[in-house]
Amino acid sequence: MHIHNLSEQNSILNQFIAEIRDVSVQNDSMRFRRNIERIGEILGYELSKALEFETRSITTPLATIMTETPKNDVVLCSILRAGVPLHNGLLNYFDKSENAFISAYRHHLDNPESFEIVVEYLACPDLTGKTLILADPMLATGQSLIATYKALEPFGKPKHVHIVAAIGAEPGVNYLKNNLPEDTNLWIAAIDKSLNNKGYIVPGLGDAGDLAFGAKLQH
Ligand SMILES: O=P(O)(O)OC[C@H]1O[C@H](OP(=O)(O)OP(=O)(O)O)[C@H](O)[C@@H]1O
Ligand SMILES: O=c1cc[nH]c(=O)[nH]1
Ligand SMILES: [Mg+2]
Repeated sequence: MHIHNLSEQNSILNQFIAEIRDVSVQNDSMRFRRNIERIGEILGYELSKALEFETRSITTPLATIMTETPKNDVVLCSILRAGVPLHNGLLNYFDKSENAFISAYRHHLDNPESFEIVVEYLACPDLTGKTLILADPMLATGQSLIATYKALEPFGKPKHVHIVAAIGAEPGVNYLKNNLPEDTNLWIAAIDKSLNNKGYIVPGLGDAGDLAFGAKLQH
């Protein structure tokens, strides 16, 4: 897997990551969602440099010019709920993309430390030969992303796979490395060291879905 860790170079992205982590800013859920969206825009811009381009002729009012533009073969897939603002950020730039949505949530078994990933909802176009971008702001254990990748297999084999995440943890990044094709690209804004015993990224930011959309009852 090719890891593009954008925190290796300082940029305005640091500001948005700092704000989503900061408890004194997290009470503003609109800012939280918008920051996740902005992170999606920036990661999308970086990712665009690795897309396939094709030459097109564009006619201006004065002449024609040959221009390189990305092939319109992107399918954006995000994981509900926390993936929604990241999806919107990517869609702001890949506005001609096809879209897929999947629900993957942690179902806690007998104690809060053990859980399985349950996939319930999946809407997806044909992926054959396309560029698949899988987006989820949090890459903790990596189980949700791998469960999603597997659930998408019946929809066709994409030509390229990109993963987009805001914050990851080293164990989750390693899990992806071991379970995805070698030519997969990961575009990520920060990689933290560890997970706690409930599978939360430390220092991380807490629960991204709740911060974006409010607390939910456990079921
Ligand atoms: O890498 P993992 O260990 O699988 O954890 C990451 C998952 O956890 C979060 O979703 P969550 O289950 O909290 O659902 P939510 O978006 O509805 O809050 C996050 O958005 C990922 O999907
Ligand atoms: O740290 C984490 C891990 C999973 N999901 C989150 O929202 N945060
Ligand atoms: Mg959550």
